[in-house]
Amino acid sequence: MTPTDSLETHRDESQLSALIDGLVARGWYAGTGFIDAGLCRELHADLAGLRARDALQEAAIGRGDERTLRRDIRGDAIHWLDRESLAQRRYLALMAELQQQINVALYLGLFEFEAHFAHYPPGAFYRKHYDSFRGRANRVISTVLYLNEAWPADGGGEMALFDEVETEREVARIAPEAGTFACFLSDRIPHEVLPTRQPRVSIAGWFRRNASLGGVVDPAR
Ligand SMILES: O=C(O)CCC(=O)C(=O)O
Ligand SMILES: [Fe+2]
Repeated sequence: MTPTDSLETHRDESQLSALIDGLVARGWYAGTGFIDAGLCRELHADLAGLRARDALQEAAIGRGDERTLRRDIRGDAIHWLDRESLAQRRYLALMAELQQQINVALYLGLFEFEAHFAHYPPGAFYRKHYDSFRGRANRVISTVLYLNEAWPADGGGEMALFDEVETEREVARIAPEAGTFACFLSDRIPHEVLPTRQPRVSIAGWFRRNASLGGVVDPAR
């Protein structure tokens, strides 16, 4: 039986406490080797298959009636994870486990996880933004798993994270190397994808809480 035949997951306890501590102390965490290399390769192959079948769509910004394509803000193409492959199911099982662990540690009441593959062609970027807005914070924690093996030092495409209070101060610059996993508070941490020089692939995901405002339940996505 190969490791991928099982949905079983084993995570290092010290990585989990580093993640929880990072979220509490500064609102973000980034670590390498959080997701095993074999699963990263399978997810990468899955995304390559989706691209070959033309199953990615240009990413929009805003939601509902306000959705628009803005290449000057965001240049990736995406495909929402839909459990169609074993690799996707394994990744979603890991995130479900992480959701449970974060809820136990931080009482955040996270109740679901949504995620999409993202492909940034050379030259693409995603301007500085928040993933949700205070008071409308149905996205509570943002996650990114990178899938690019042997990312070169001059490849660009890093994710820059900014301080929660001094929002112009960059606090981390994370290379999109396969196996690197980052997470941060969606309504607190401004972040940006710097222009990439190489095709750049990742899975962006969000742990959500059901936020209702004026009786209107916030829809997913
Ligand atoms: O890919 C990344 O590094 C971050 C992507 C991002 O900020 C987003 O999709 O909202
Ligand atoms: Fe984002």
